[in-house]
Amino acid sequence: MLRIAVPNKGSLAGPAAEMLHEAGYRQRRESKELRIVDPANEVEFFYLRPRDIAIYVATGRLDIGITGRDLLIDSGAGAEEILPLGFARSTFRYAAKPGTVDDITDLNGKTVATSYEGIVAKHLADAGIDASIVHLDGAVETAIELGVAEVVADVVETGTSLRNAGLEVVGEPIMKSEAVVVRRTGADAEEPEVQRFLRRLQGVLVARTYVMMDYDCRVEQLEKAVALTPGLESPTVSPLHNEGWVAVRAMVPADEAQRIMDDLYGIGARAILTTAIHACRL
Ligand SMILES: Nc1ncnc2c1ncn2[C@@H]1O[C@H](COP(=O)(O)OP(=O)(O)OP(=O)(O)O)[C@@H](O)[C@H]1O
Ligand SMILES: O=P(O)(O)OC[C@H]1O[C@H](OP(=O)(O)OP(=O)(O)O)[C@H](O)[C@@H]1O
Ligand SMILES: [Mg+2]
Repeated sequence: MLRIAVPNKGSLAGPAAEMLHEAGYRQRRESKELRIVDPANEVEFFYLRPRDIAIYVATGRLDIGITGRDLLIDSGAGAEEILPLGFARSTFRYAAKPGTVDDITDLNGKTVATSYEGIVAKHLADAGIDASIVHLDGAVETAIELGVAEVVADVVETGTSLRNAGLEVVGEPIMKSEAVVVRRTGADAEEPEVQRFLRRLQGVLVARTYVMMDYDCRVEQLEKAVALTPGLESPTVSPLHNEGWVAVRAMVPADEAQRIMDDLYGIGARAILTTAIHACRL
């Protein structure tokens, strides 16, 4: 039975549970449940703090975990990313009061407040900067106002928290993060149970990002049409009862579907429709 660590709280918990549910796995009904078994799918889920997940997975006692790339790197645990999941996207950046820090080199001699000490210590060391770090649990943006630090290093998504604290970003992002599946470094990722779990999640990712497109077009236009909708392997082309026409079916990226429909219409395709994909195995 595959043992999987899932975030129990915070930004990752809701979307992770939703993705697992869409992949057909049983999820807990109540936020106090710490572990559940899904016997039909031969998996057991452990609900853990997102920050601890890479540490558990690194021990090998849990086979797989879902956490943030930033949390994985910050932990320094012996676990590696095996699949990015496309949610909880964020950047990790330095920020300070306007006019106090122009670029990274100005961090020399300053104090940086952060919840991600591992990432910041390494970044400063790699850049050859001598700064002190104050570890705070959260709401680090307030640390500057309260005189605990001159600079913060924190997760930035919309930038609203920084703006509300009267701060602006300094330098380029230290890293980009999103939710990821992690596995103990060096463990066999080819294991059939692990591969089946990854295929299910990939199926959800594809169902979220692609739609199925169907249309009819004249045989003379087929090559142009197929160039617009190449599909993943190659589109399905079937004859229509009306001679000289074919029906075409291909998966297209959901965010390009409307533009592709316009282009297909422009070359004479008709009866163009898209349908949602509910589940998929590539
Ligand atoms: N506003 C946000 N938008 C997108 N991702 C975020 C946001 N805040 C945190 N994350 C991501 O969530 C993960 C952190 O999860 P964690 O549960 O530790 O903190 P949190 O979501 O801030 O919750 P809390 O601080 O309330 O415990 C990281 O991968 C981080 O990049
Ligand atoms: O750029 P934004 O869209 O504002 O998002 C980023 C903020 O979201 C998270 O905070 P959270 O609400 O989890 O509080 P925390 O700082 O206590 O973790 C993160 O720590 C940032 O503060
Ligand atoms: Mg937070």
